[in-house]
Amino acid sequence: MSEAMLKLAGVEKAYNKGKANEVSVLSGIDLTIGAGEMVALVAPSGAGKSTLLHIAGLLDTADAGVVEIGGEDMVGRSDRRRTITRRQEVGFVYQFHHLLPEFTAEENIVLPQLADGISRKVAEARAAELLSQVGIADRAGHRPNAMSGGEQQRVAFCRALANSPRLLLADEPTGNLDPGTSDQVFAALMELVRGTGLAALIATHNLELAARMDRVVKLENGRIVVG
Ligand SMILES: Nc1ncnc2c1ncn2[C@@H]1O[C@H](COP(=O)(O)OP(=O)(O)OP(=O)(O)O)[C@@H](O)[C@H]1O
Repeated sequence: MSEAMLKLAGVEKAYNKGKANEVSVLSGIDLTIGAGEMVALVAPSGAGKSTLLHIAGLLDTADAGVVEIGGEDMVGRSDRRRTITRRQEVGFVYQFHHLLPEFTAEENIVLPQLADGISRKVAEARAAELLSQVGIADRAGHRPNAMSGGEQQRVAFCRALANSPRLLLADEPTGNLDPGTSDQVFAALMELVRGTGLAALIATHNLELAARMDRVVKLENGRIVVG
């Protein structure tokens, strides 16, 4: 495999740990994703998919195990260090776009770049390039509520990739769209990811979409099994 961008080994997570209502969700997750690799994560509802994505994306911490991003051990790092790595290395896409409603498509892609110290000129050029790659350059000046669900989600992909992360984590990124739109939008996401060589872990219930990725893994009983 090429350079490991995400490595999880022996990752465990329980909620309400040590209490009577303890829920063990992850009980020894082993998963490595290389640069340029797209992996589908298939899991029954409630299996712990969001928990896994949050730990991989440094939004939550594991109770035990190894979490490495780009070869860097993230366990025990300070919140500040984890936030920096998350902002520089990880892009997130959710089922619902979470775009800022009062800003245009372009501004939604520009703002996270400005927050990272990128100049407005460079950020705008990057936004234009990304919007064009997903086929909606002509929607740059539209606010989210003036766009279709599929267009909104394309903008969310562009925003996730705006800071050129090396790891993309997506939680049902087309789960909110009708099947035809979902296929098209998913194809746009795959093309975008392929063009960058980043590592991607994409949770989906759609087995046809999952089969288009390089590898399918299943989350069952707190562990990863090969699809
Ligand atoms: N903060 C919490 N406190 C207690 N239990 C929790 C908490 N968050 C999640 N859980 C439980 O952990 C389990 C896994 O939750 P998670 O959200 O990771 O599942 P999921 O696979 O993403 O589900 P879905 O596909 O339905 O979104 C569920 O049983 C859930 O009820």
